[in-house]
Amino acid sequence: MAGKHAPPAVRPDPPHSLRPMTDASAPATPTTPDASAPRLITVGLMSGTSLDGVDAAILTTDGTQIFSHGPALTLPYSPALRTRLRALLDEATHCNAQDAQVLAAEQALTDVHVQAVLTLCDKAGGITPDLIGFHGQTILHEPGRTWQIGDAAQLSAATNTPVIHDFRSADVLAGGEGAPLAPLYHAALLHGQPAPVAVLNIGGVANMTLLTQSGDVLACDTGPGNALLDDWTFQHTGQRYDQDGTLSLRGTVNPAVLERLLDHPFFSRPAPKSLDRLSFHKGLDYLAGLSAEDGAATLVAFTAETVARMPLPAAPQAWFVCGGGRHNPALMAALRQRVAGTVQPVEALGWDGDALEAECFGFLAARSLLGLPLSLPTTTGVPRPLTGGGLTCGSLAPSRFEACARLMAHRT
Ligand SMILES: Nc1ncnc2c1ncn2[C@@H]1O[C@H](COP(=O)(O)OP(=O)(O)OP(=O)(O)O)[C@@H](O)[C@H]1O
Ligand SMILES: CC(=O)N[C@H]1[C@@H]2OC[C@@H](O2)[C@@H](O)[C@@H]1O[C@H](C)C(=O)O
Repeated sequence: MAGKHAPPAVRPDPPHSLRPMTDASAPATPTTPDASAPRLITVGLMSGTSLDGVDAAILTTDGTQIFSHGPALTLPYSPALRTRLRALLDEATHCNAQDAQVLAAEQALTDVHVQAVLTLCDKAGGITPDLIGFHGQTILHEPGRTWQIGDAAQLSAATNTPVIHDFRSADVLAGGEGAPLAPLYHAALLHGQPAPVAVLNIGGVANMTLLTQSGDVLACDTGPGNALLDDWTFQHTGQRYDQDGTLSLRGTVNPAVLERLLDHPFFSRPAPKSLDRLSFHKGLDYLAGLSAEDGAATLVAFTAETVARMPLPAAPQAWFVCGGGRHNPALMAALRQRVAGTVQPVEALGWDGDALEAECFGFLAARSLLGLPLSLPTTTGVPRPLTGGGLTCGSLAPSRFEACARLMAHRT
């Protein structure tokens, strides 16, 4: 969690199943505006499972409507930080928050986030945001536990801005998966689009949101995104990822290996469900003996096939794809072959597919400040719509603290 020394959240019970929302008291989509809600200039920060760097984006929102978005930027991790975080992912189950290696990674990570906020605010003309949404770096996510590192108090002090962090713990503690959290942002963006319609995020892990004709928001992680392909590409070429699909486009899918990869218990579990970056890692062993190209083509097919095989109550007539995977033509072609409905990058709707997750955490920060739900039974399996996130603002200058107190008065 993005708060220093906080232990990983522990979830008491296992999950639920994919179903439309039946609780009429719970709003299915976050699209009913509250005229008295303040318009907040937020900075959202997301460092995803690909370990490529920090995405930062400005979003003006009242937690329901999106008034404007951009600019945005990505601050890449240094190779040293990437290596340190990658090692931490492998060891996180045996670590606690005070271990020297965790604290060292957390400090380096916080420094990058501070730099990202300051650079972005400068790029936006020297603005001072009302609020920062700081996701932190996930180093562990498994049933009952989720752990994001990053020092929210330090970020708040360095930017003189209130910070919302630790977005996933409340959901996990209430019995939810803690992920995905992007669906309410996807739903807000999709407002007015012909349904059923889906947003598919292909990052290290892939997740989707389905907005149905009746306005229900259904979501889950679908399976691997790019993480396995990144690792395979690195092993075989020394490149961090299969840029523009050059490797996978030259390969042939191995159907036997693909079926073996698909024979993973995650795919027979009902949704909502979520994944860790390393959930399918052992699958790389099944590719032993394949050429670099055929292995890459098979992993692309694995990602696309798991999306296509998701049991959905209604087939989306359009899929809008965000995250780095949409830059891979092999992956986009594999999706188009397998799903009914059109498949387009989210830029077709005028959205920024590289900044979307960062924007999401600005949106969720505003919702957290206002006490609005971040997750629903149909998105994480949480028993009821639930808010979450922690507010850190203790070291703000007095004038900023007063502004923050005024905002808190809007909390429902
Ligand atoms: N030009 C490209 N060609 C092919 N793949 C690309 C390209 N650009 C980015 N990618 C892929 O996108 C990945 C980064 O995606 P993204 O930034 O969405 O991940 P993330 O935000 O870390 O993940 P998550 O959504 O799981 O948190 C890279 O690791 C790479 O696999
Ligand atoms: C635990 C965690 O960090 N999960 C990420 C990851 O990356 C993609 C997928 O797995 C998604 O579940 C989630 O991120 C997005 C932003 C989410 O919560 O919607």
